[in-house]
Amino acid sequence: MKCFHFTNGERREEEEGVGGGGGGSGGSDVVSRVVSRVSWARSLSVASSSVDTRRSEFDSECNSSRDLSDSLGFYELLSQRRANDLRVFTFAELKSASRGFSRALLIGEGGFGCVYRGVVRVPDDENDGLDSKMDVAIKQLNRHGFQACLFSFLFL
Ligand SMILES: Nc1ncnc2c1ncn2[C@@H]1O[C@H](COP(=O)(O)OP(=O)(O)OP(=O)(O)O)[C@@H](O)[C@H]1O
Repeated sequence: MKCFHFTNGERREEEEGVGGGGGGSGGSDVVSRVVSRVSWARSLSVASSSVDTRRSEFDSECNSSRDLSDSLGFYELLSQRRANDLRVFTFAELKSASRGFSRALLIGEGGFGCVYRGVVRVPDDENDGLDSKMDVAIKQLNRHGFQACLFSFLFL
């Protein structure tokens, strides 16, 4: 199970000042900015149509994962996302990115759900922060079909 896909070797830099950079930060004293678009894509993104009601389900599924050995809960990750420059996608965004979880974009299936090819827009540091498109893998968790994870960039 790869609810969260973290990899080694991310390049980050710390910068002082009021947050206003990519990833939706704002008002923080210290922000961590991901300087590599690839690194950005490797960061965690999670979406749920109903965070509150699904939290316990999500926590129990993800905390059982060996990949998540530090046992961070869903809200803990969300609260840290600014410091890590993580981006949270809405369920609607991931649904749209995969064209409604189209069967035509299905690229695999695991025990926790199907994986779809998708395209998201990401801030591109090499293009003055303007958005560019990135191919990603999106998993729709199969408990009730109302959760989805964008858990890594696409390997094809
Ligand atoms: N980043 C990716 N790029 C391309 N294909 C992917 C990617 N991630 C997953 N897939 C495809 O989706 C399939 C299922 O991946 P997944 O990570 O869900 O497998 P799993 O770890 O066995 O699942 P689970 O943990 O739910 O049992 C993979 O075998 C692969 O074909």
